[in-house]
Amino acid sequence: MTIDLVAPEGVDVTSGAADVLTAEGLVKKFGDRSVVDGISLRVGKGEILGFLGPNGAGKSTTIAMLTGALAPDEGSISVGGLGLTADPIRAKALIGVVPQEIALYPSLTARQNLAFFAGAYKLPRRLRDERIDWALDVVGLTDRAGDRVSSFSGGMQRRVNIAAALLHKPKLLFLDEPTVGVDAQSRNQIFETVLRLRAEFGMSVVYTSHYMPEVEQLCDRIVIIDDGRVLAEGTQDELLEPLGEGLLEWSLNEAESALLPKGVEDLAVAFTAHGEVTVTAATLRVRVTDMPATLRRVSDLATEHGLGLGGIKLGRPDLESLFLDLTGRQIRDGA
Ligand SMILES: Nc1ncnc2c1ncn2[C@@H]1O[C@H](COP(=O)(O)OP(=O)(O)OP(=O)(O)O)[C@@H](O)[C@H]1O
Repeated sequence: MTIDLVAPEGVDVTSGAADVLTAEGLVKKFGDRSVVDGISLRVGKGEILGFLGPNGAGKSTTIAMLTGALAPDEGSISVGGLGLTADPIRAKALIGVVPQEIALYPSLTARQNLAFFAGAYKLPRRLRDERIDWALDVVGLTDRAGDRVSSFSGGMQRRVNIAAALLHKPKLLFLDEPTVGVDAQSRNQIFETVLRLRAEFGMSVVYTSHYMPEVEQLCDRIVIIDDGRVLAEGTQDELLEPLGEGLLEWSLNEAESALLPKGVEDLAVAFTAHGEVTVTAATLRVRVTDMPATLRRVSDLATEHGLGLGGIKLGRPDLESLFLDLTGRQIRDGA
């Protein structure tokens, strides 16, 4: 069965609320376990929302619900003011989904693949050529339109996949790890595509990625989830503000640890007045409130105990460190 995925002309997501998507209290259980446990989120018009979480946090399950592929056990989702449960066909017509897997016919050209999708999505015939040309242009593949997809790099195939999701000009595009296994040129092109879709059409994007620099570069707002719940939400500045002025990480090697009666724990005591301190194995981390004062302290301690400075890293707070702070895990664990 095919569904009609032509965005309904009558639905104006620019009027009324500025949010193109709102989800309230989403719950999904598999057996007794709530894999998604009360997630609420919104996506503004023209907003690029980073949706992050460690492996198994519940991202895919949440996105499956937001795109209408999986029914929530509890909660509600509205797209462009249309209830995804009450009015699924018209609501889904406002959404484009780019899955991680490449779903193309390798022996067909890029244009033939897109023509196939245009037909499957019941795009009116009069619009097909124009939309295919437009989508190829947006993903930067106009000059390769007549080439077989089997001759494309993984990144180019991903771009054809993105073009397929754009044919009905959705108001909201879901991109699930779009740059995994993608060459640098296609990665840059994907960024350009996202920014152009926002600039020219006010398209909104939900972007999942394990690459923090990408998220920092592209996303206006970020939602971080773990264990099926929202841990933090906001702009980068809002999220990073509580992390203080900077981060000090000091790892002691075995010989250095032996120079201190209680090893790294002694350092933890020495920095308590300098910010929030955490210790993992032989590494001390301090969210620094006054960097010059902390650096003086480092220097004094190193001189006093004969410690080297090789194990010291200083950094500005970034999403990677925020993520570690919130979840206790690196975002790339097991990725
Ligand atoms: N159909 C299912 N039946 C049972 N458990 C499931 C099912 N789908 C997902 N899960 C479990 O739900 C949890 C969340 O999975 P989900 O795929 O949503 O996480 P994720 O954040 O997308 O992870 P990843 O980054 O690894 O893709 C995992 O523990 C997973 O094993």
